[in-house]
Amino acid sequence: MSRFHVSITPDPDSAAGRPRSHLDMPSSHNKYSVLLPTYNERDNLPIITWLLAKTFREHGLDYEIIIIDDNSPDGTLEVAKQLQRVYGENHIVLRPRAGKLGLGTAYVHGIQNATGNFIIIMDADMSHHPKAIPAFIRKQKERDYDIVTGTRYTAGGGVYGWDLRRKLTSRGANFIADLLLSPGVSDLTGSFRLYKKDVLHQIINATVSKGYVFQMEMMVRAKQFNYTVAEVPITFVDRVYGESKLGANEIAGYLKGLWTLFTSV
Ligand SMILES: Nc1nc2c(ncn2[C@@H]2O[C@H](COP(=O)(O)OP(=O)(O)O[C@H]3O[C@H](CO)[C@@H](O)[C@H](O)[C@@H]3O)[C@@H](O)[C@H]2O)c(=O)[nH]1
Ligand SMILES: [Mg+2]
Repeated sequence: MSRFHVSITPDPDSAAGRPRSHLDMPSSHNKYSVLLPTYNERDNLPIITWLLAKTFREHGLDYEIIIIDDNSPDGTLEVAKQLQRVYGENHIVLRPRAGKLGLGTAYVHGIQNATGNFIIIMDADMSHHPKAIPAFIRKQKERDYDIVTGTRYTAGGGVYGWDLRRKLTSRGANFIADLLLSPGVSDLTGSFRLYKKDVLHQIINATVSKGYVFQMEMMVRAKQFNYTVAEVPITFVDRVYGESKLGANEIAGYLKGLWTLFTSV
């Protein structure tokens, strides 16, 4: 029987009334490394950092935030350095790169020095809210899942603030990947995910994509390796500050990557 198993939690906030400390496991020695890729996120970074620190602190969880900035012209790295002074080098780790080298390779770069046994991948622009993280962790513990992925496209999830064109792009990207590759996950292009570090390492080593298509390929590889994947509904709210970096190049890269996977996997 395949170990690939998808389970859906009806409501990510349903656990809100439970005991807070260590997410019900007082003796837990888990550490969570959050990978935050940034490109021109100067205005968002302090807010997301504050909310992440608050979430982990309130639940008594050990964490680090790894910021992978690609030499953003808006001075994001300077802001990150200030945050490091405030929160400490044990909580904020800087892994800058010389230029904009793409989202997929940013994760590969970020994971290299991660000290947590779990890795959380999310956007830095507040579209992924840190308050959902406890639901990811609880879900992971339910059956010791290898991966927990946030989904916008199931009951309880959703997208707010996108225009029709962007909604169709996202739905289309998911539909065509599901049609061709059937990885069995309802949101293939979303990037709010929790991985066991060893699992992420193995999947990353097998992954060839460099840009946004990376997220989708990761789920295809997870299926290939028979890892267990659980889903948690999330609400994606479009950014307030700054702009999306998803352009025509990324869409073309997605289609190319999809075709490569279809013909090789
Ligand atoms: N370091 C680095 N960071 C990057 C790069 N490109 C984007 N980022 C960062 O990656 C995060 C997501 O980028 P956005 O530009 O905000 O993406 P979006 O349009 O909101 O993307 C949504 O759709 C994507 C494709 O479906 C999803 O992958 C993403 O999670 C989200 O749902 C942000 O923190 C952004 O700063 C890059 O080349 N380098
Ligand atoms: Mg965004």
